[in-house]
Amino acid sequence: MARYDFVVLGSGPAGRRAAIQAAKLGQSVLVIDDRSKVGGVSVHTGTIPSKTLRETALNLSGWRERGFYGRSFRAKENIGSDDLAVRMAKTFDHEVAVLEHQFARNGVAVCVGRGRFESPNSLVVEREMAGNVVEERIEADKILIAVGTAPHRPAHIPFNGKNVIDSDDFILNPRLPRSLVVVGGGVIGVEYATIFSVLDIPVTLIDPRPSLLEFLDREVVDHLVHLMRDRGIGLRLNGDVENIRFAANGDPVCVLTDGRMVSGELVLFTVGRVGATEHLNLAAAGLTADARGRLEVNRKTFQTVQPHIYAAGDVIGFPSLASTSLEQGRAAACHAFGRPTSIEDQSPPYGVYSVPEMSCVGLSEEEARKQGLSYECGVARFRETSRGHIMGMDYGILKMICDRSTRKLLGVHIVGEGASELIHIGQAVLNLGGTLDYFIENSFNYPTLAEGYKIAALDIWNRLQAQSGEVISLQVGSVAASA
Ligand SMILES: Cc1cc2nc3c(=O)[nH]c(=O)nc-3n(C[C@H](O)[C@H](O)[C@H](O)COP(=O)(O)OP(=O)(O)OC[C@H]3O[C@@H](n4cnc5c(N)ncnc54)[C@H](O)[C@@H]3O)c2cc1C
Ligand SMILES: NC(=O)c1ccc[n+]([C@@H]2O[C@H](COP(=O)([O-])OP(=O)(O)OC[C@H]3O[C@@H](n4cnc5c(N)ncnc54)[C@H](O)[C@@H]3O)[C@@H](O)[C@H]2O)c1
Repeated sequence: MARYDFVVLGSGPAGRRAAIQAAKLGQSVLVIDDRSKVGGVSVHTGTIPSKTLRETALNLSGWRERGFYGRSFRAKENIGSDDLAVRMAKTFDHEVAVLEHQFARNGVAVCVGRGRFESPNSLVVEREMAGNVVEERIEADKILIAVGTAPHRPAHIPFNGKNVIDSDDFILNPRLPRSLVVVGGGVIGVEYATIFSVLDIPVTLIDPRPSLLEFLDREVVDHLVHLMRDRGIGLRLNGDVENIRFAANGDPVCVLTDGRMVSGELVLFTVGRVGATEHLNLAAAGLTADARGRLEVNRKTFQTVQPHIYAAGDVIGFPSLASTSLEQGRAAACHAFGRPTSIEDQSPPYGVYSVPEMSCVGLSEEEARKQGLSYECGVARFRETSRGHIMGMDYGILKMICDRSTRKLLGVHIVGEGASELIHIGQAVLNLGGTLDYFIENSFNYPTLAEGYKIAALDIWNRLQAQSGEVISLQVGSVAASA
């Protein structure tokens, strides 16, 4: 029986980062994944293909130029499904090649097959060989479960892989429908709804909640919702799909519990995902998953109740991002091999790749209020920055929240072009305990959208001075809190 120091189930962001980290620490490592190529959901049906689709839609539609040349501007006429598929295939090949090379040069062994526990320290891998299923047994000192998730498919919905599909189905067979109904206004739903609308496809988005993306700052989400409505995206909030009928021409019709009906050529379900733990035979390892297939871990060490078995990535639930999964995987491997980290003490950024994109770090205004903090907010509008003028940008805001007495940065929320990159400036200042003073007392490149930080900081500073009636002196030169 083969034996490894570290066996990783799943080659998505958590698994890949953990495997390479453990190999760098001198351990023998095996990664098992049940897909024919490495990369996990992230590379096959999640982050990478959906962001490639977005980039393709923005480039071919000429979206970024429409502020200048008008809404009818097109970079390419007659965009077709092939345009989407070609670019996705190229990105996929590149991502897989890079990852395979990383594994190879770090001496990480890779096995294609479905793993399951046989005991707390041994696994069985089912592999297909020449049409037969063969089983291989593997022993491991430490194990990481990084098997990710699969789309949640409500039992009463007639998924058929053709015109009622989930987001994995879509990526495996990308196409441009004449009209689209997206069910589920979470991150995936909002991203796809806005991406398809860029391609001039009529979109309706249905969600049972009264508002979208409740974990984000309301002002920022309201800005996005305004832009979505302005582009003609239909929002059916407080809407739960009771069933789906098919019209005489075969198009699906969603019937909502309150009697509303919404039809389109394609219905895309994005109503959350469930942990892929079903086939792991967790009982043999003394583990159990919750009703949504997720595993509980110590959020500092990523150990399950079995100290030598770790879990990381989407299988442990919120925040379920590739970005956080990568770090959780690294933290798990570091802990397993004697190099503990402290990632739980840092505020991670969240990026939503809607059109326009949104990103945030730290507290939203609603959270600051709930915590009873004395705070002040400042807002910069991209259309008031020179870079915004040059880019023809008539939308987008950067909102900053800071503590009124210490001036410590509490949160940054951005909607607009470049939000997912710009956020890292705020993230650095926030996680280093910095204050408003940093943004005011430092020069920024000009013209840039990052100038928005300075504008928002000045907005707060002006308010603070108006409220106190005094000139507030700033602390120059340091990112550290001035209080
Ligand atoms: C449409 C979409 C868009 C997204 N966009 C973003 C984004 O823009 N930014 C972001 O940060 N995150 C994004 N995410 C989330 C991101 O993809 C996930 O957070 C990330 O993939 C989770 O990584 P993971 O390590 O948990 O494993 P996953 O990427 O889920 O991979 C797990 C792998 O394990 C395999 N596996 C499962 N069971 C077994 C088994 N028994 N044996 C062997 N292998 C097994 C699976 O087949 C899979 O290959 C998106 C997700 C989706 C669906
Ligand atoms: N940019 C990113 O970082 C990114 C992008 C895409 C996905 N992801 C991750 O992927 C995961 C899955 O995303 P998701 O959007 O599917 O899940 P989600 O849990 O974020 O959202 C699900 C949405 O579906 C709605 N919903 C639930 N049941 C419904 C029903 N019966 N009918 C209609 N709507 C219903 C919910 O109200 C919710 O708004 C998330 O955890 C997310 O963090 C991240």
